[in-house]
Amino acid sequence: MRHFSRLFSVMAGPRPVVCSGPSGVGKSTLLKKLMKEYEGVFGFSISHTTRKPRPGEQNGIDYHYVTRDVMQAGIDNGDFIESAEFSGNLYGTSKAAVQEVQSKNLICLLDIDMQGVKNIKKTDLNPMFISIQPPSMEILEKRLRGRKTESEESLQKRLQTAKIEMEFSKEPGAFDVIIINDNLDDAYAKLKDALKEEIHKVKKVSS
Ligand SMILES: Nc1nc2c(ncn2[C@@H]2O[C@H](COP(=O)(O)OP(=O)(O)O)[C@@H](O)[C@H]2O)c(=O)[nH]1
Ligand SMILES: Nc1ncnc2c1ncn2[C@@H]1O[C@H](COP(=O)(O)OP(=O)(O)O)[C@@H](O)[C@H]1O
Repeated sequence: MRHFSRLFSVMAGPRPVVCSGPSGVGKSTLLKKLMKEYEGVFGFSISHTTRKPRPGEQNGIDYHYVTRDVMQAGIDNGDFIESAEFSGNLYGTSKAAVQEVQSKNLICLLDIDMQGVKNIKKTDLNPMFISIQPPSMEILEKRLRGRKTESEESLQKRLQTAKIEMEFSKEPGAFDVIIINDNLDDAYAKLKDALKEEIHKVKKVSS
């Protein structure tokens, strides 16, 4: 059975890519850059969340914004590949979100936390795991404050969780690639380099 499901995940399209790292490190910035440069190559797995949209975020584009009741019902119904509580809110990857991207033969990009990384490892998705790390805690805090999206309480919670996420990234085998996002252009170049073979495969099929 396991062989069949593995075969299915291969047939379902190119290998997905998981991007993880502390809040404020620059995951969204890097992934948005990638999707803009490589339109028709990558597709974003749109997660569900119970957190409120930030100014500029759009329902069905950045996240599916739902109530806790709706989300819990979906989880209980088996609609999610993984879900986790992060900083007082629920987040999760629905099966439909990944299927939507894979049905178009795009490389599925997932932006998920450390718990999501651990849980995805137990599934047949078999993605590449990329960790984005800040040059220091001080710089991370500066970026989070500069983004102006968090209350002081939410900011402190995220910084606490960041320490745990940064320790996890050092565990051997936790990630395939670790990128330090110091200078944005350098980090973006490293991200593209890590994905170059997968990008090449998708471009070859679609051209
Ligand atoms: N496990 C899991 N984590 C998610 C999912 N979607 C987003 N996250 C993570 O939840 C955390 C908070 O995300 P968000 O509220 O958008 O804040 P930000 O990371 O500071 O931009 C980040 O670590 C995300 O990677 C998901 O579907 N599953
Ligand atoms: N290399 C970088 N240098 C300076 N600022 C950055 C860099 N990368 C991202 N940022 C800024 O840091 C903040 C957090 O980035 P964001 O992409 O929202 O992080 P995440 O998605 O990991 O929470 C944003 O204001 C973004 O513009």
